Amino acid sequence: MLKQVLVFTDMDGTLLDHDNYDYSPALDMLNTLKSKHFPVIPATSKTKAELDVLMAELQLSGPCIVENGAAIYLPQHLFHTRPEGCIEKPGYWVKEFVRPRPHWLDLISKLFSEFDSEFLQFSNMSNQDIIQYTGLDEKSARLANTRLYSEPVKWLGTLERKTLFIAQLQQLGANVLQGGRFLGVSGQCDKGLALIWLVDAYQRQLGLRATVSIALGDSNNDVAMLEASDIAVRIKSPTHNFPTLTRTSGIYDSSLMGPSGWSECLSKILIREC
Ligand SMILES: O=C(O)[C@@H](COP(=O)(O)O)O[C@H]1O[C@H](CO)[C@@H](O)[C@H](O)[C@H]1O
Repeated sequence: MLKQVLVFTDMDGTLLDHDNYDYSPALDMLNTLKSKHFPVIPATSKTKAELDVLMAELQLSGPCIVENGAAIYLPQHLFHTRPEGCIEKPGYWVKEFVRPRPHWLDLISKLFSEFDSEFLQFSNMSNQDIIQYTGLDEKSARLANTRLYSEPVKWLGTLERKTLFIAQLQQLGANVLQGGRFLGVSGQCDKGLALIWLVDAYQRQLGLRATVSIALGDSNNDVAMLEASDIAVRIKSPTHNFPTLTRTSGIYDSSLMGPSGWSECLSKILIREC
């Protein structure tokens, strides 16, 4: 039986270049995947508003996983009936895994006095600050701050203090995930849980019993997704080592960075495994 391939991809540092967010080296492979009807599903710490722009540019019209797995958006043109546990938003079924952003802001505020001046967070940063720390353009930076479920934190202190900060947030009930630039503070969600939920939704609703999931990522916030997928692709980063995995098989490591490594590994996988 032919298997339906589902490609789950991180954005920054993976499909997009870490520094300038360029995706042009991936365009040929995106077209190849489209011609094979293999959905490319962004799984990112970005917001839905950021993805709306990027997915339109990339001509992707399927589901997406936003804010580090905090929510999944399933287009109603693809999933005709409401999947269990989803709410409805215009044009989408939405599976939410965590409480809204204000809850996590409130929780972070409990650590202000102890960690004063050791971190910055999006909700207290000007758009100019976000541009400075991300290199995003003015509009993209604004869209990055339209968060519904999570808060990015820029850590400024020592590694030791960062470990303590994360431990205290965890004690308060948060989950903290390290992205390429920021710590993502939210609830008990990650890109791996979201991948598992979405593969199940594909199998139930679209009758795709035999699926092969490929996950591509470069950072620690991608680990859960790289562990949960059938095939894991680690993309080389200019700023950090490959994320550490416990799985020992079905792993591809790119030799090129960002979108070039993305295309490099998917070419090999399409030849060998699909
Ligand atoms: O934490 C980070 O470094 C990145 C990680 O994004 P990915 O999960 O790698 O797509 O996400 C944050 O910064 C981006 C800009 O560099 C913003 O676009 C995202 O909204 C923000 O969560």
